[in-house]
Amino acid sequence: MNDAPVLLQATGLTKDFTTRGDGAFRASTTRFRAVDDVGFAVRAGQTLGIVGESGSGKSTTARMIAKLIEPTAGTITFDGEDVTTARGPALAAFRTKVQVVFQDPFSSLNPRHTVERIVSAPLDYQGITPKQGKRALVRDLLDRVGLNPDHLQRYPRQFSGGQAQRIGIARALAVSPKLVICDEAVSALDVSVQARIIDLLRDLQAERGLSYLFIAHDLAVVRQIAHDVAVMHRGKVVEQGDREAIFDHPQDEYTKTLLAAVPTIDPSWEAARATMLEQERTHGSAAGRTEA
Ligand SMILES: Nc1ncnc2c1ncn2[C@@H]1O[C@H](COP(=O)(O)OP(=O)(O)OP(=O)(O)O)[C@@H](O)[C@H]1O
Repeated sequence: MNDAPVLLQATGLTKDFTTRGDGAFRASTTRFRAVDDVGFAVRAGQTLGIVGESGSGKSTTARMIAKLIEPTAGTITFDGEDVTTARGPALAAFRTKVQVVFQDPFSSLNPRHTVERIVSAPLDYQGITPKQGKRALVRDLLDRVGLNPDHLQRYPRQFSGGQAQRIGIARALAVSPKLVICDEAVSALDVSVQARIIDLLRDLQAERGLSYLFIAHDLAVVRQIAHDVAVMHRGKVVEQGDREAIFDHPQDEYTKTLLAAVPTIDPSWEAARATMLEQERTHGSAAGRTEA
């Protein structure tokens, strides 16, 4: 049984969007429920995976949890406090505890800013001066995510996709958050790069006690990182439970259909991947520096 304390609780989360018609129908509006009465818990130091096909409401849920958009209804409790309508100082405090890593690093990292400016932006935004100084912290973070700390004056386009996503992770870590929302954070990357980034996220979780809300349409990816899984379909959570329950004993027909579409992982491939990652670790060649 999972008895880790709950860090974030979402209850009855609902989001309606209003869209305006085109041409002769410009005056008419349509209300559309993208997320419908969704509830889940993210536990301290653990990962909740949210899976579902495109359009199921995953990103809208993530954006509500990150407080980038307001829910139409429902509550979000973080660390025992209701943050649903947090504003001003309460919202600023929330933003130091919850950070987001987005899908496409090249559109979420400002191309005109150096890596140093990008990674330290959350500190500047919050007016936080780290004990060791900003530059030293940025260097430490770059090193920790597998990038060369001497590259802090480079620009995002000088990095590969996997490396750029590492910059996004370093930025998320700058304010020492408790929860990182990964919204399709590895979906745009090649499978081998994905595996390394997931490995990094898992190591960071073990070191820092981080919690993740990990959004992905790819169940094979979620299986590698999630402790608990919520399956979304047409705006609703149709099934949730711990990883084994969802993957080994799915109850819902939609979950079964999703699982049936996942290619089976070849155990020899898994073993080869584990050996490759172990060799990189022992020979000290930070994965990020070898990514194409
Ligand atoms: N700002 C918006 N205005 C109107 N409709 C929206 C808006 N944002 C999302 N939607 C709609 O809400 C539904 C859920 O979208 P959402 O992006 O949350 O799904 P998703 O599961 O994350 O899928 P994807 O991975 O394709 O983004 C979709 O039908 C989408 O078109």
